[in-house]
Amino acid sequence: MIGSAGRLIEAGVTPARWSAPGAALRGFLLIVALLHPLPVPAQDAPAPLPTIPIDDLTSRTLRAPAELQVAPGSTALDQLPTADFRPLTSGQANRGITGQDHWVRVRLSNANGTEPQSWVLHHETSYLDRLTIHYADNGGPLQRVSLSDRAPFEARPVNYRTLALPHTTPAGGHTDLYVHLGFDKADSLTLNLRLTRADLFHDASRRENLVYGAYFGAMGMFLLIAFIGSVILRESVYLHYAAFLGVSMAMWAMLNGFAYQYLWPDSVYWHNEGFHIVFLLMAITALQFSRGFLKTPRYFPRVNRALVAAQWVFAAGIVLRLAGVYVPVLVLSYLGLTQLVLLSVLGLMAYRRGMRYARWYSVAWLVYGVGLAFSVISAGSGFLEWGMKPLDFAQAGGVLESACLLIALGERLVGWDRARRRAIAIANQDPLTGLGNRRALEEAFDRLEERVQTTGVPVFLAFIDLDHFKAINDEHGHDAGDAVLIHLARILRNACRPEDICIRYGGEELALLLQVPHQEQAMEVTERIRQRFARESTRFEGTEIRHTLTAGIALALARDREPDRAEAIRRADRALYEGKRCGRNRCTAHLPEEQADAAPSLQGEGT
Ligand SMILES: Nc1nc2c(ncn2[C@@H]2O[C@H](COP(=O)(O)OP(=O)(O)OP(=O)(O)O)[C@@H](O)[C@H]2O)c(=O)[nH]1
Repeated sequence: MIGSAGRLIEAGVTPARWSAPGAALRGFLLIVALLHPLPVPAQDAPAPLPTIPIDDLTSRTLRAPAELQVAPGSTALDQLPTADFRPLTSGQANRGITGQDHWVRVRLSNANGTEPQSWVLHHETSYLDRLTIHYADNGGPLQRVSLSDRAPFEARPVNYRTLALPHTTPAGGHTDLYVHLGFDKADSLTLNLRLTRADLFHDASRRENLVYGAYFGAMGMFLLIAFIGSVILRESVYLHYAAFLGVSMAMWAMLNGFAYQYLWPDSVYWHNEGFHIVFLLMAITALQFSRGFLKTPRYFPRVNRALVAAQWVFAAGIVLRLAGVYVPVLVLSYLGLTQLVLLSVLGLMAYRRGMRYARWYSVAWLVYGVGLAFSVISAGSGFLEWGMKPLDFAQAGGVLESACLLIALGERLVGWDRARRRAIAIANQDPLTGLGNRRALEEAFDRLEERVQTTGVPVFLAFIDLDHFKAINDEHGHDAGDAVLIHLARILRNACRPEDICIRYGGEELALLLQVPHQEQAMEVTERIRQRFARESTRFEGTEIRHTLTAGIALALARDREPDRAEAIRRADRALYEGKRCGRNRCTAHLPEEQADAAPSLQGEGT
């Protein structure tokens, strides 16, 4: 190519001259055409270079009047003047997967500019094997700069994540550009050559770094949360999510060109060959995460088998790529990335099977799909300028998707916590009366112990036992006995404050934990219950069952930690026994030994 350009310059054929057809010849042909009715044969004369004024340049994508020529093979520079160039429209810009050579030509005119115009010509996507720019100022000899992402990063004239060339067009002059783009191996090519005023280019580059930095910051935070989750919860699904995030970040770092700029500037191999491997890794980790998250082996065994098979196919793709196979792996990797959208359907299926948290999972893949669709539509329709912008949509979709997946993981955890609490509540509940059981009493003691220490208000324990309950069972049947217990539980609940603890201690024995400043108040509550239970008989299958209860009350928790728990239970039990002994249907408070000796512990005698 250098040879062609050299020959061209030696022969004095500069691009400016190709664009200046002979006016005399044109005039002659016009006269012949007017005089002669026969059609004029096609001209081989070089077309004038299309011109874009750049004297008030900010930033623009090179489009028509810039022209494009697609060559089936390679076109030499000296063939360009007569080559078949067409306007480079947005619709023409996305070339799909191609191995063809592409030329773009244009004249940048600073004819009206009183100052030289410095600009940077850069390609929007980071993956481009060859970007050769031939340029000439004011019709001078053509210069050539070869940029390639197959060269080490430091060989670039500008420290920028994509291929870029800085240049200055003289005041009142112009620069002719012949840009040659292509891949050594076929890949998806976009013709987004962007021309930006030099000072704006550096500002834009700083802004881009901020935006992409925010992306990597957010993803890094998700990754950290996932990693901490995996350590704390010891659940592989968090690790798989972390792996998926890590691979996504690597993929976008590569697509954006940051990986080559900052991570592996010397590794030409990875910058070029790593793309499809990372695409496939992303598909593999996404499926691995999905299988664990939705428990597909258990709930969707057939789907699970398909997912495992897909993972193996993608893994085989990686091996093939490492072995040098290209096009089939390229297609497979694109297929893998686009098919991930289908995971939203799997999420929906899981949601319909009762996995509430699967809805966020489903939304996540839908968002991913929307980002992807945006890219594909803009690539195919010219609806948006193709280049990094649609890719940015896909990337934004990716970060939103990752956030949704994190929410899904959180919701799954909350669901588990709810289920765990429900299980604990069930384990602590008496199924007949709905009151807490003996386990709940132990927990209540623990809770109240703390409250007593902070508030200083003591807690009293009341043991409540039905009188002659055996007789009720014997006379009316066991179900009637159950109805009586349920009736008593309802009275207990109604008489107590929400913070009081009502327990079925066992059999026909119930317990209350009341945090009140004085024993008399505990007695009052228990006495109210006793009276009401004696007053309100239980109706069972048309029969009125009359009943009474006996209660024993003792101090259970005090700030000085006296008595201990077992002693408190013993004391309440002793008071209850005392009540039974004295004729039942009464509330009896436990009194300290010295008072007990002096006075009977009987209180609130039955009515
Ligand atoms: N229906 C019913 N009866 C129960 C339940 N749990 C224990 N019982 C009965 O409660 C009765 C308790 O009888 P006892 O311990 O002799 O006491 P009591 O008849 O109430 O006599 P005192 O306590 O001395 O007044 C037994 O017949 C048990 O079968 C239950 O869940 N439902």
